[in-house]
This record gives sequence, structure tokens and C-alpha cells, in this order.
Amino acid sequence: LKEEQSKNPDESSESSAAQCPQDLRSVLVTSVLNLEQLDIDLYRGTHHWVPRTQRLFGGQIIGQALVAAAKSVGDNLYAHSLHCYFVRAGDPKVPVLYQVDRTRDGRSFTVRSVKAIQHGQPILICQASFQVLQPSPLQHQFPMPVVPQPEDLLTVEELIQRYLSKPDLTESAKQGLNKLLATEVPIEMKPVSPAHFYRFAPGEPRRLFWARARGYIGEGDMKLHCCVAAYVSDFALLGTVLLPYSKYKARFTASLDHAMWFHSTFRSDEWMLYECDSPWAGSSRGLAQCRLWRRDGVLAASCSQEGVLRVKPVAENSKL
Ligand SMILES: CCC(=O)SCCNC(=O)CCNC(=O)[C@H](O)C(C)(C)COP(=O)(O)OP(=O)(O)OC[C@H]1O[C@@H](n2cnc3c(N)ncnc32)[C@H](O)[C@@H]1OP(=O)(O)O
Repeated sequence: LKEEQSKNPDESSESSAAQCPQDLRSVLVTSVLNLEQLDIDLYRGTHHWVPRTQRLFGGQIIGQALVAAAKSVGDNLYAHSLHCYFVRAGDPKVPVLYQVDRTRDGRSFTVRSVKAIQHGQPILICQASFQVLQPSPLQHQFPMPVVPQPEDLLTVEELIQRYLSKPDLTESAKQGLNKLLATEVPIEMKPVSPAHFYRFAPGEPRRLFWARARGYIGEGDMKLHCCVAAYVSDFALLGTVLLPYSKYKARFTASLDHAMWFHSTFRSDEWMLYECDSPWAGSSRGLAQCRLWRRDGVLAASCSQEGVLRVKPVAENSKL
């Protein structure tokens, strides 16, 4: 894997990305992760998609924080891990400032601390670490789960369309689903087992889905792919904790912290398998973990997240 990582960004794919028409470029690259520099180590990020909770999407804040951190390290350094706490809800009405502290530049490892700030207060604190490429004879990984290929599965949007055609759906359920369809999330997702994914029946706290950034990114910039993967990794992770509890629905959920480790090169605009599970829940909290697999079976990244989850019983006649 390390040898593979040593393939540096390929100039020709960089230039083909630059020539790609704007409407085909991923909005994650052109907008969400395209921070404005205000001063040395100070950046401003804006929002693209805001969840129904009207608090900023955690993945966006992590992705932007990693972009800010990556801007202060050399091209020979690769992101290998990040550790974040979400300390306040993000306000979708104002931009987020990212202040980078150059904590240490070592010979092999370089650490950055990033504070995401709104209204003068931190909403996220993040440490990110980068490493120069160092080949090693120690190499192992778990095998990738065997699942259907993305071409054989339906997208979330196609599944919602199917569900909308069910005759016994309540008007409010229809409205909710149509709202979901109208939301422009910059990620494409294909659940491996849709019934499980949507909690139609209680099941083990484990779910798998294929995901990729919408639009073209290109293979050039590995740091950018890590930032996109950080964005995507927060999208369906915490919901895994709720899978065994179909009699309850979420009243308040929010991620508390998020840690991520990058193992290999990958393209976040190509299908990756997200394998999420939750080993524990208790005390109004739940732990969720996920592994991101490249299609060819290489383990690309792992992440862990703890969240607060407060639930209420589902109404007897609910169709969702
Ligand atoms: C996809 C997942 C995501 O992206 S989530 C987005 C990223 N994460 C975040 O935005 C989290 C940011 N952090 C925070 O908002 C805060 O640090 C949190 C986690 C809320 C902790 O702050 P803290 O002041 O301790 O809040 P809190 O837990 O006391 O209250 C939160 C809401 O829950 C309620 N609550 C509280 N205790 C109880 C209880 N025993 N039973 C029932 N409800 C309870 C509080 O009233 C509060 O609700 P509300 O916000 O007032 O509606």
C-alpha cells in the first residue's frame, strides 16, 4: 500500500480535472471544500447542504477543517489521521472560520490543530496528523465483505421513488419523502440492504452501502480525497446505533466526536463500500465505527464516532 501511495499526483489527471466542465466537477470541490483564505492559517468556509436539524452537518465541518490543516503542510505529506470534538452546534446562517495552529513539524509526522469558529466561539476542535511516505514490510488488513456490486443496486433516490408508489403511504410520509428527494446532497449512495438501511425492521447494528461524491474530482489530489471521505464518513454513521430499536425514533441526535484513519490511496468520486457497525450503546450515547473499502478490496480508511442519541417511542400507526 505504501508503495502505491508513493505514486505522486499525476500531472495529466490534474490538468484533465482543470479542463472538466464546471457542471461535472463535484460541488464538494468547487464549493464545500473550497475555502477562502482570509490570512495566514485563517480560512472561511460556507455551506452547501444543511440537514433538517438546522445545525451544520458534522462531516462538512470535519472536511473543511482537514482542508484548512492540509493547506499548511507540504506536498510530500499525506493525511493519516484526525481526531475531532463537536463542542457546539454549527449555525447554518453564518460562515465558519478555521484557525490553524502549526502544532509540530517533525521529520516523519506533522501535526496541526484546527479550531472551527462561529460567533467568536469554537464549534469544533480538530487535530490532524500527516506523514511522509515510509514503506514498511508490516502490511495486513481484514478482508472486504462480499456484497453485490453498486451496478446491481438502487440509489437512495430510486428507492424513495419506489417507496412513494406504495398505496398505503400517509400524506405526511409522502411529503417527508418528497422533501428528501428535493434535497441536493452532494453524495450518491446505494444501500446494500435497503430494508435494513431504513430500519423497517429491527436488526443488528450493522449496515453497508456504496457511496461516492457526486461529480468529477479526478485522481490528482490525495489530500482532497481524504477531505471528501471525511465529509462522507459522517453521513450515515450514527444512524447505525439505532438499527436494533425500531420501536424508537430519534428525538435528538448529534455526533460528539469523530476520529478517522487513512490507510491507502483512493478516489472519493469512485464507488467505495462503507461498512458501518455499532458495538455499544448506553447512557444516551452510542459508538459507531466504519471501514471504507475500495472496490478492489483495499481498506482505504477507518473511522469511529460517538454520538448523543435521545429517543422517543414510534407512534403505532407510523408508516415510516
Ligand atoms: C450526522 C450527525 C451530525 O452531523 S450531528 C452535527 C455535528 N455535531 C454537533 O453539532 C454537536 C455539537 N455539540 C453540541 O451541540 C453540544 O456539545 C451537545 C452535544 C448538544 C452537548 O451540549 P449540552 O449543553 O451538554 O446539551 P444537552 O445534551 O444537555 O442537551 C441537548 C438537547 O437534549 C435535551 N436534553 C438534555 N438532557 C436531556 C434528558 N435527560 N432527557 C431528554 N432530553 C434532554 C436538551 O434539552 C437539548 O435539547 P434542545 O437542543 O434544547 O432541543
